[in-house]
Amino acid sequence: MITVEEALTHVLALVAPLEAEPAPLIQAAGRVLAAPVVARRDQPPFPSSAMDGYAVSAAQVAPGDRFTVIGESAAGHRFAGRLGPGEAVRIFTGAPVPEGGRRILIQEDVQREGDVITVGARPDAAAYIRPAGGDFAVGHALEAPRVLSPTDLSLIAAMNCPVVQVTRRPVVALIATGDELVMPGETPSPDQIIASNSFALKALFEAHGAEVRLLPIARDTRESLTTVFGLTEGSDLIVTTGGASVGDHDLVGEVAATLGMERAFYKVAMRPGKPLMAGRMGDAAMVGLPGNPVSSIVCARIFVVPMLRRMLGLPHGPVPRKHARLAVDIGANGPREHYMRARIEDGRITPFARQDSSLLTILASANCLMVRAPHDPPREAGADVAYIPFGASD
Ligand SMILES: Nc1nc2c(c(=O)[nH]1)N[C@H]1C(S)=C(S)[C@@H](COP(=O)(O)OP(=O)(O)OC[C@H]3O[C@@H](n4cnc5c(N)ncnc54)[C@H](O)[C@@H]3O)O[C@H]1N2
Ligand code: MOO
Repeated sequence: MITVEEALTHVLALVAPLEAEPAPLIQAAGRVLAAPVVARRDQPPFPSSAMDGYAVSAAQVAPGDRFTVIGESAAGHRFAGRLGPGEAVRIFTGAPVPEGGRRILIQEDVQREGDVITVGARPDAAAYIRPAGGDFAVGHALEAPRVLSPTDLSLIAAMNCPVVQVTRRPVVALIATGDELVMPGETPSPDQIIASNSFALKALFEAHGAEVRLLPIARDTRESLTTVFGLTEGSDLIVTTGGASVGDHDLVGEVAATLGMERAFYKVAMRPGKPLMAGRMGDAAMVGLPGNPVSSIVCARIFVVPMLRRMLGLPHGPVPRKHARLAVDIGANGPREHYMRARIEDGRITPFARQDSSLLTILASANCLMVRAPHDPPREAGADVAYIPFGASD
């Protein structure tokens, strides 16, 4: 059995960064920017008013000062002339400041009678002029790679770039295997259960930028597995769950090998997740996840998400770990690196007592995975331990 670190190195070597493609800005949320976006104009492109009021050429004003209103500058419609001493231009938020304008008197600070305004008792000292290029100037770059956030999209739009280069989404073919599985809503026979793994995996992979094709459940026969593997054409990554262990009906590895899978490894010193396999199959990478629900989800997080990140051109090292203090005493760990479902609260971490890899309720109650090295000795409450956040938003 290889270590988790070795297995991660292997799976990352099975994939390569994907090519870029253009995406209209309106469809670019959450995509990975593949090339820098460079501003085509200054923003604002002209000195503009930050308030509704009057532009004047005086830098300082005093109560009682009077100005004659000679015109108007509205957003989208500038005042064409120039401001001289004693003159004011009615101006609105976002409008170009007329030539010669040095400050904006907000309308609350003046009284207007006809074409004359008089400064009130305590005029605001601020100039309320946004300089040209004050937000960004021509040539300002939003660097790649980055996952495009809602705010990024507005910034790119303001830069006047309607189309961006993004990394193509990795296409993942997802296959659940097992005679015991039926889809939610179907009527299981007394010996059957509901196929649940694919739902977490599809959501997890999509949250990390993949396009997921959910293929039909493959039965525990060579024929059925061969048929469903045949449906993976065009995918970048094939992910199976189940049928990975050593039982008579665990046929995934054998059938994949018959179909040309070049195996990189089988079995990892990890709990849950021991019977993990990976390799190349035709044009795609292939990862065979164990069938136990928690094993499949934890392995997907630890191995498949970094593979997706590599394909997307994002940093893709091991899932970052944090540290916290144990809230309880724990016994020695076994020979496998243990990813324990746990809860961290107020900086103190408590692993659940039940860690069987079939228990989805425990995973749903956890907000992190506490990581223990192989053969880690018993630890007392207060000891420093590593963990990976793994909850609703991870
Ligand atoms: N003699 C040994 N037996 C087992 C070993 C071993 O080393 N020696 N390893 C155990 C470990 S660890 C794991 S993990 C499991 C993994 O086995 P498989 O990958 O072959 O998975 P299955 O046997 O097909 O299923 C395991 C379990 O999970 C349920 N399952 C499968 N797919 C789904 C799904 N899509 N949704 C919900 N539940 C699913 C399945 O019904 C089984 O209960 O092997 C151990 N055995
Ligand atoms: O490794 Mo299995 O995933 O322990 O249940």
